[in-house]
Amino acid sequence: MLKRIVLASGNAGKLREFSQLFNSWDIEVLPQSEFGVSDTEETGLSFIENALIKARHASRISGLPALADDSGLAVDVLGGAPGIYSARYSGEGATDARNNNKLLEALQGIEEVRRGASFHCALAFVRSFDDPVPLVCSAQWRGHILTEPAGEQGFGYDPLFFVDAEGMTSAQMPRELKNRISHRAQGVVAFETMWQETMLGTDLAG
Ligand SMILES: O=P(O)(O)OP(=O)(O)OP(=O)(O)OC[C@H]1O[C@@H](n2cnc3c(O)ncnc32)[C@H](O)[C@@H]1O
Ligand SMILES: [Mg+2]
Repeated sequence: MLKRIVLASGNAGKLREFSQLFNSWDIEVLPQSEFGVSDTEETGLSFIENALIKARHASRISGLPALADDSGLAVDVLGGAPGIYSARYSGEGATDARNNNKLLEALQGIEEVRRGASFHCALAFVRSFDDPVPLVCSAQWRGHILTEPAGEQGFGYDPLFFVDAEGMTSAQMPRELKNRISHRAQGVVAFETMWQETMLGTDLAG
């Protein structure tokens, strides 16, 4: 039996990263667009709640198990903003460029030591839309926000997110490096551990 799960995301940057993150997995992970799943309203108040909403929605429409990622950037001095609103920070018709500009404006005049921030990633997996025991995990990645963008890789806030341990922004990292250390990479490692502990021997995991 072919083991397939739906990846409940419409974000091209995330989908690209997941295709690399899951490429050694023996389960086929297919984007929700292949099943006609469109975005749903993210009405939760936490990354975890939104990840669950997206996973349940994709599973309901596709009839398959689904995995969702809800992620975002939390800036210390902004009280954790934009947080769960990262994708819509600059309002209606938000783009990565407008979100980044709004963030730079919000941090204008703030010195480097006070520009600490974390990327958060919550992953939620459901076997069916009404799964009462979803697999849920989350991870964080620490950095600080630059005063101007640097780097062309990645997506979203990557050009402003400077990782001190690497001496570069996540948009300056080769794809393979970001995919080894990012919030999403750490989340996937945690998820795979949970998967092995709970799913092995079930129909889905073989
Ligand atoms: O909900 P889906 O369909 O997955 O796509 P989305 O872009 O709306 O995704 P989120 O709701 O999880 O919002 C996450 C936002 O946080 C930012 N973000 C998350 N992970 C990031 C990363 O690895 N690098 C840069 N920005 C990231 C980026 O702006 C995303 O749009
Ligand atoms: Mg979203």
